[in-house]
Amino acid sequence: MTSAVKHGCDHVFFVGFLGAGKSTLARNLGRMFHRRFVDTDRLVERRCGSTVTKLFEEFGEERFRELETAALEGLRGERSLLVSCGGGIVETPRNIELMHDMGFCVYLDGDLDDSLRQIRRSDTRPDFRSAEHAARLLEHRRPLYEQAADLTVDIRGTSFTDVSYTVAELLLERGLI
Ligand SMILES: Nc1ncnc2c1ncn2[C@@H]1O[C@H](COP(=O)(O)OP(=O)(O)OP(=O)(O)O)[C@@H](O)[C@H]1O
Ligand SMILES: O=C(O)C1=C[C@@H](O)[C@@H](O)[C@H](O)C1
Ligand SMILES: [Mg+2]
Repeated sequence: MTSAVKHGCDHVFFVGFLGAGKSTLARNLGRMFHRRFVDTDRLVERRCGSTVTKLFEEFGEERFRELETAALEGLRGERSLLVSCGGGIVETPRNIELMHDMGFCVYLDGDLDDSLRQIRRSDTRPDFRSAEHAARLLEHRRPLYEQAADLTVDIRGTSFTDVSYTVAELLLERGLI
């Protein structure tokens, strides 16, 4: 048990803009340290038996955000998870509180162009409309990611593999993994 354990929870949350590499990082660290990893978008999909895209289309973003918060709440009973979060998780102030309450939050602070390149093959993303919209969204979200972050990692110009090793080291140093 480390001093970072809060309310019996010791999860590590990864936040950042779309395509930053949150899911890849959680998966890589999970394999390296034999820790379970989950993704909030997949948790919502599993709970609802639907896809994020369909949920946005059928019920709108507001309902999706409620479901996202419910999925986060659902992690209270679990231990030691690596959690990759939906890119918009910080839009809901309660989610920032929940992450602080349940563990440690890492912000992957990346370059917008890298994000856009990394998602270019995804054609079903309700969060992506245009490069201009993405730039505005990142400007709006950066302070929210910073508010959520216990640790900010500058991932500009860094390969997915190097990000995994860097973050592994930073978490090990803090006794969080
Ligand atoms: N090792 C890698 N080398 C190059 N590209 C990769 C690598 N791993 C992932 N990618 C690409 O980068 C994209 C984004 O990575 P990832 O899904 O981990 O980001 P994310 O932050 O979880 O994105 P999302 O906003 O979709 O949840 C992947 O869809 C994939 O196309
Ligand atoms: O950035 C966002 O607003 C989103 C990101 C995705 O992970 C999904 O959570 C959904 O498409 C919304
Ligand atoms: Mg992801």
